[in-house]
Amino acid sequence: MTGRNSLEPFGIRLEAAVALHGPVCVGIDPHPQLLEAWDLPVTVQGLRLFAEVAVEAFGGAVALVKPQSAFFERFGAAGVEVLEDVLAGLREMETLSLLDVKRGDIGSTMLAYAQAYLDESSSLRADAITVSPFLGFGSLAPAFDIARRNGRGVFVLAMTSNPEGATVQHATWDGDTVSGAIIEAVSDANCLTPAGGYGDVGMVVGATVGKDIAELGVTERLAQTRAPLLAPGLGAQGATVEDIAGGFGPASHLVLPATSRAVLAAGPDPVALRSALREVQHEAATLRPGSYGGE
Ligand SMILES: O=c1ccn([C@@H]2O[C@H](COP(=O)(O)O)[C@@H](O)[C@H]2O)c(=O)[nH]1
Repeated sequence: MTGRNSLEPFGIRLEAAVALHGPVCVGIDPHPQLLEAWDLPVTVQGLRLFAEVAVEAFGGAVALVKPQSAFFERFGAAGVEVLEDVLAGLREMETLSLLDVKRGDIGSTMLAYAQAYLDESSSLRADAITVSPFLGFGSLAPAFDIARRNGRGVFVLAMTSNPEGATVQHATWDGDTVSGAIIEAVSDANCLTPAGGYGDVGMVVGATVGKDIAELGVTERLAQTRAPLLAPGLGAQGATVEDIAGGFGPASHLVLPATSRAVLAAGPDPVALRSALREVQHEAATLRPGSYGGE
């Protein structure tokens, strides 16, 4: 069972889900081109059908599903309603959700975002969200508080998968890089996590940035954070499981390789979608030997 047991910490729930399904996180990114490829109209009706098939295919089959909020928001309130249904569907199927919404603001506003996505009373609640530390790591405190109180998680952007990210993230300040400082702060946030387990505060470190991890000299620091490392960029952005193993080295066991378009392209047949997912899960099982309990 990977479902929600009242206030069980997110890191523990994630650990159980990864032990059962392996470390892969699959995205639900309803790009207009994918809707068309699935023979669906680029309308909110098309979005709903796409989302329903994705939830049916991925629910109960993977450790973590990551809906990309932007592709729902672009349809306005009706799209957000579909997103709420996706999150509810995943809850029903006892599959952890990570809403990729990349929020970050001054503390008092961050509190409202945290209430929107991490509070048990919200219809938009997910098991975890992505957040941006650009307004200062301390401004994220309300999200950490609400996440912990509700058994939920937060993934902080640290080294993003896009090439432009380096211009900000590799900058140096006070003797450290911005990425290095974020890794340090996340490490501190997870300091009470028992050895071997995931903390409730994760990081986003792209599957594409293996070379940068070595160049910035943060491999060991990453390995010691206890942070689950969401690694988008597998598949459509060109990264492979071998790149992850080579680039993350001793931190590979913390990596949750994330892929969206490469798997979604197998739709609209849910059986084909699930088997595309299985293929990635088999490959990625090498990152966490013995973790994958698939067929
Ligand atoms: O550094 C980052 C952070 C987030 N993403 C998101 O992940 C998916 C990737 O989709 P693919 O189709 O597998 O390329 C998408 O939702 C991004 O917004 C990322 O790519 N990199």
